[in-house]
Amino acid sequence: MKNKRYFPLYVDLSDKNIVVVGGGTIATRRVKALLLFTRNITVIAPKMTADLWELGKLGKIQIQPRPVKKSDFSMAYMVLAVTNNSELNEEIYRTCKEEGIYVNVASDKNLCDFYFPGICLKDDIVVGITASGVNHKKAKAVREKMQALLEELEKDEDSYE
Ligand SMILES: C[C@@]1(CC(=O)O)C2=NC(=C\c3[nH]c(c(CCC(=O)O)c3CC(=O)O)Cc3[nH]c(c(CC(=O)O)c3CCC(=O)O)/C=C3\N/C(=C\2)[C@@H](CCC(=O)O)[C@]3(C)CC(=O)O)/[C@H]1CCC(=O)O
Ligand SMILES: NC(=O)c1ccc[n+]([C@@H]2O[C@H](COP(=O)([O-])OP(=O)(O)OC[C@H]3O[C@@H](n4cnc5c(N)ncnc54)[C@H](O)[C@@H]3O)[C@@H](O)[C@H]2O)c1
Repeated sequence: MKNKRYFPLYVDLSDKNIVVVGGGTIATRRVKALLLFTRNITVIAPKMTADLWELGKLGKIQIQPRPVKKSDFSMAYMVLAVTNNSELNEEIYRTCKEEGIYVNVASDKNLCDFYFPGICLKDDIVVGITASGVNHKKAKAVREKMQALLEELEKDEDSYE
């Protein structure tokens, strides 16, 4: 064991406000994953990827194309700090801790109330993968293998009747 273990909590996000600060590559990947579970996502960033603009235009997420400000977290259940400015990410962490909001900082595993998992889905089966913050590439490799396994198990659907 090279790090603490985090408990895999399965939580209903469908009615909770999620604020994502940052609109780059990692924010986009995470927003796409979150959209499998909720539509209550607000992304705040002066620069957004084309995919995020498109999701905003389609009304699937709310977008705020500007720098973040402290008052943005007042209604949040969960905040993801995914900017490319680690000092700003740390400031977001401190603000959220003061306000008792769950926060995840993508640039520092030590500033995470929860880790963002690799996600595998097949119908009702939801698997979250973490490598406990130790090896992100390993988490990705396990996620790919687990997804393939779920596809394989799907073929035996009749044996679960
Ligand atoms: C699971 C996944 C979900 C997702 O992100 O969607 C995920 N990271 C993924 C990939 C990945 N991340 C990074 C690379 C580049 C290569 C490399 O550095 O190894 C790659 C590879 C790639 O992208 O291919 C860089 C990186 N990641 C973190 C830091 C900061 C630090 O370690 O302190 C840095 C350095 C940033 C910098 O350099 O500034 C931190 C975290 N990343 C986490 C999740 C959390 C738990 C991780 C765990 O379980 O081990 C944790 C601890 C916190 C959090 O962010 O929640 C996803 C794979 C799933 C998939 O593909 O399905
Ligand atoms: N956890 C992971 O899986 C993982 C993987 C790679 C990188 N990272 C970390 O994630 C972070 C983001 O990476 P990226 O590749 O998405 O970066 P990026 O450069 O693609 O995007 C950065 C985003 O931050 C936004 N931003 C900057 N200042 C802001 C402000 N004041 N208010 C709101 N938004 C602001 C920018 O507008 C942009 O949208 C980096 O800090 C990196 O260390 C994490």
